[in-house]
Amino acid sequence: MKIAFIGGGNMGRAMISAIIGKELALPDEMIVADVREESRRALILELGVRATASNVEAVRNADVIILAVKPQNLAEVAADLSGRLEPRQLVVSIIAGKTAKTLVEGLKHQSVVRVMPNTPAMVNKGMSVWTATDAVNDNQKETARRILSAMGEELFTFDEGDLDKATALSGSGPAYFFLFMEALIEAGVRMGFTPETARQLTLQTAVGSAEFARQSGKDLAELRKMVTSPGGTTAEALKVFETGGFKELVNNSIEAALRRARELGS
Ligand SMILES: NC(=O)C1=CN([C@@H]2O[C@H](COP(=O)(O)OP(=O)(O)OC[C@H]3O[C@@H](n4cnc5c(N)ncnc54)[C@H](O)[C@@H]3O)[C@@H](O)[C@H]2O)C=CC1
Ligand SMILES: O=C(O)[C@@H]1CCC=N1
Repeated sequence: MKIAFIGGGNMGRAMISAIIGKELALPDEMIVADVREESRRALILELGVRATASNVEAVRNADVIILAVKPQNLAEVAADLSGRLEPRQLVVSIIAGKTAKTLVEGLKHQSVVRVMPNTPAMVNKGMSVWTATDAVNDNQKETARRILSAMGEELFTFDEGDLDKATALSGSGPAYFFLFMEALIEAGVRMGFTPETARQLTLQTAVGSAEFARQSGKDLAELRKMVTSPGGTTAEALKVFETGGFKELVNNSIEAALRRARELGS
């Protein structure tokens, strides 16, 4: 399978690493177009893929073309590629907010898969939510599924509205968990732990809690109650979260992300 990437930044690299790791394509079957020379050099040296400054050159002979530029760069990419793609080629866009309709019209190309992945794809623990235009055939859907599975879990939806919602929840989500973990580490350091110890305690607790929730399949509230002894330490902490309006704060944050995802698309 020949894969072209337009944009070789954080997410582009995560996808390339996953594809190489799962041997879906050899490094020299992948070509990345990136405007930054430094970025191209790193891609060649670190991942062994080919790199070019030309978007047009990158898509030549590609079976799959992955768009991994920022939303504000889509217009220039579309200007380069519009009308130049062959009907058999599959375009996969991970660009936040940009709708399948915008992509089809901008590229003058019918077969488009729109995906919202996330950065844990770097370690094969990603979550990707995706949809496809009617022109995408079953083989192409299978190809998309294989690429996304290489990065972690994938979930197909017929409702494109889910993509903006997924952007707010799982696409941006790693940043929310990182922020929470940063706060826990800072609190740990304030109590007197070294930063290393505070980090170890925090990360293992995060990984352990997620894995426990997944493996037990239990309701999260039930798992929370298992930790919360009446009159104990957890109850004291949770009271402070509640008084501070924690759930409402989280909900407002997600709503802000959703609004922004929709704005990016308009
Ligand atoms: N970072 C994240 O957590 C996630 C990002 N996304 C989406 O993925 C896309 C890429 O995000 P990142 O990788 O974080 O951004 P990034 O800034 O790390 O990478 C974008 C790359 O595109 C290159 N580029 C800019 N203009 C170009 C052009 N005209 N032609 C070719 N290359 C060009 C840049 O030099 C850069 O290397 C965005 O649209 C974002 O919405 C989606 C899910 C998660
Ligand atoms: O912040 C952003 O716009 C992108 C989309 C999801 C994660 N990063």
